[in-house]
Amino acid sequence: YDQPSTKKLHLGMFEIGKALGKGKFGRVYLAKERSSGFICALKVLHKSELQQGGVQKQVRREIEIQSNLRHPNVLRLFGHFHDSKRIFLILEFAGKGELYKHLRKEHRFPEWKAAQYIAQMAAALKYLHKKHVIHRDIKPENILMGIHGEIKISDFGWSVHAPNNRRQTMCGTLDYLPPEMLVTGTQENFYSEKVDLWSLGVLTYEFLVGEAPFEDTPVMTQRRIRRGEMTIPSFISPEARDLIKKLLVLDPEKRIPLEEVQQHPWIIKHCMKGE
Ligand SMILES: Cn1ncc2ncnc(NCCc3cnc(NC(=O)Nc4cccc(C(F)(F)F)c4)s3)c21
Repeated sequence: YDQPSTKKLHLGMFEIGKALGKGKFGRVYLAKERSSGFICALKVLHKSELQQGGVQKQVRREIEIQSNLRHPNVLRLFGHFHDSKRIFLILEFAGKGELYKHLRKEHRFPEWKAAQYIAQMAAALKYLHKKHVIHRDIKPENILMGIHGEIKISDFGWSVHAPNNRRQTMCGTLDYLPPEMLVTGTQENFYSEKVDLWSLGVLTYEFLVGEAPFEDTPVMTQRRIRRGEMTIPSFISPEARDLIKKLLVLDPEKRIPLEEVQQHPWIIKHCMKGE
């Protein structure tokens, strides 16, 4: 597939199909680029809402960061354009939609499936971190699935270049926040790519258990995250338990690196090539 011609992108170039979902800041539609027949997903963002949310610069950063990313487990952002009221993101279409819907339907994933997803996430995060990009918002809602069941990290609206001590008011669930990002007094806390390792641990737990490890009321969730207070159910295999405990470590420097995640016995056991 070659890039759409460099001539000016505009809405008329696309035939708009069904709505694929709606986020906090706009809807996403299936779309076909008329001249090439290329199928994509078109996310429509209303400038007024972005202004109200004070997030315009984040969208610009997302476009800048994601346009340079090429990895099978990272959703492509092919381009963008805008009219007087809206910004349009031209995204790769993920044929099997949102991973969290599959997770909710199945309640939890069998260990072989969870391990394959975590292996793909580790490969994607390794790629991002090599480019000094921290995603910062790894959670089931931000993971999509391609037609072959491969997973794709998406929505880089909260991603930044490392290292970064910018504190953003995070909206949405606290479940995935690492302790170092929770407001801890006044000292300026720098955080690094290691925040994505914590979230990978939370994701592994949620894939296997069907709920997040620190899920509770907002106040209690923050307290349990800060103290690393979680229990791993007995039906979780010792290998999976070992990986979760090596990722959900309060001290960011002590979380196991992505290379070790990829070589972990739980991953190796379920992801032998050709299995
Ligand atoms: C549901 N679905 N099913 C199939 C499918 N295929 C592709 N895409 C889908 N959905 C869209 C997934 C997204 C990818 N990138 C996004 N980016 C974003 O939404 N950015 C963004 C917006 C507003 C505000 C901010 C900010 F600044 F506040 F952070 C950032 S959303 C699909």
